[in-house]
Amino acid sequence: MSLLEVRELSRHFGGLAAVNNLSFIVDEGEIHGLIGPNGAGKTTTFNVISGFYKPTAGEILFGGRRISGLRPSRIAARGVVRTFQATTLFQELSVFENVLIGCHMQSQVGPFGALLGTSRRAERASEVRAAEILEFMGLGDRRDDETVNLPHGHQRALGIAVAIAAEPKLILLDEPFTGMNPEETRQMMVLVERVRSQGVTILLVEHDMQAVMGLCDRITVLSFGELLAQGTPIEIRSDPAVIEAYLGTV
Ligand SMILES: Nc1ncnc2c1ncn2[C@@H]1O[C@H](COP(=O)(O)OP(=O)(O)OP(=O)(O)O)[C@@H](O)[C@H]1O
Repeated sequence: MSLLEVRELSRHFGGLAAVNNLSFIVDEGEIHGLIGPNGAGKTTTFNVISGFYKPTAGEILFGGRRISGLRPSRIAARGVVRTFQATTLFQELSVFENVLIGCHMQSQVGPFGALLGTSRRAERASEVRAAEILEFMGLGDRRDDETVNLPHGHQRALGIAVAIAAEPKLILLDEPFTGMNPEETRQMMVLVERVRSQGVTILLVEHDMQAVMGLCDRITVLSFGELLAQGTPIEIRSDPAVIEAYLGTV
């Protein structure tokens, strides 16, 4: 069943068509890759799906309802949460505090919460959930570390942990494997698969083809803002147009 539907999407910057008439579907429960050469329009597509940019034309449906044009916070509230290429963590806070902030933002207590005592209960529930998420992401023994001291691979895992705190139905992962050594890549692949096993659908922008081919059920390939190919990893790997436009260069 389709969860995300991108319909004839275009996003122009002045005279440049960063994304042009792009359509693709992400099914519920799948890991879907979005790949292509530098400048192909992957990040722009992410930015439109998550509401940071408005489409020039076309629309995006999530769970059958239109989300294009909504504010990022409204889209996140519907269950679409993204991570960023550059880390957006609070470096001076602990690993646990970063996830706790994410949990708090999810479980916002109304103005009467403090009076009714619900804020303390909500606080406790957030702490329990933050601890569970850290265990789930393999960061349990790092919970009190200052984030700035985490190795690169753990910082990336923490970025995903913060996204999970928002209780997403769909996570948009923006190049989570960048700068990783082979062991970190292997561990991150296990984590991404683990997130999916919890019923979270994943849309993955990534240049690491080992990770993309190993993880994705289906892949959408962009070139110059347009759809170049769509298919399973086996189909994409052997597609002459994809090899010429992209795979031959990575
Ligand atoms: N805010 C912007 N203003 C003007 N042009 C932009 C803007 N954002 C992206 N572009 C242009 O749109 C095109 C697509 O860029 P985009 O970042 O979406 O590509 P990408 O596939 O994510 O590339 P990469 O793999 O390098 O991250 C590029 O030509 C880029 O220069």
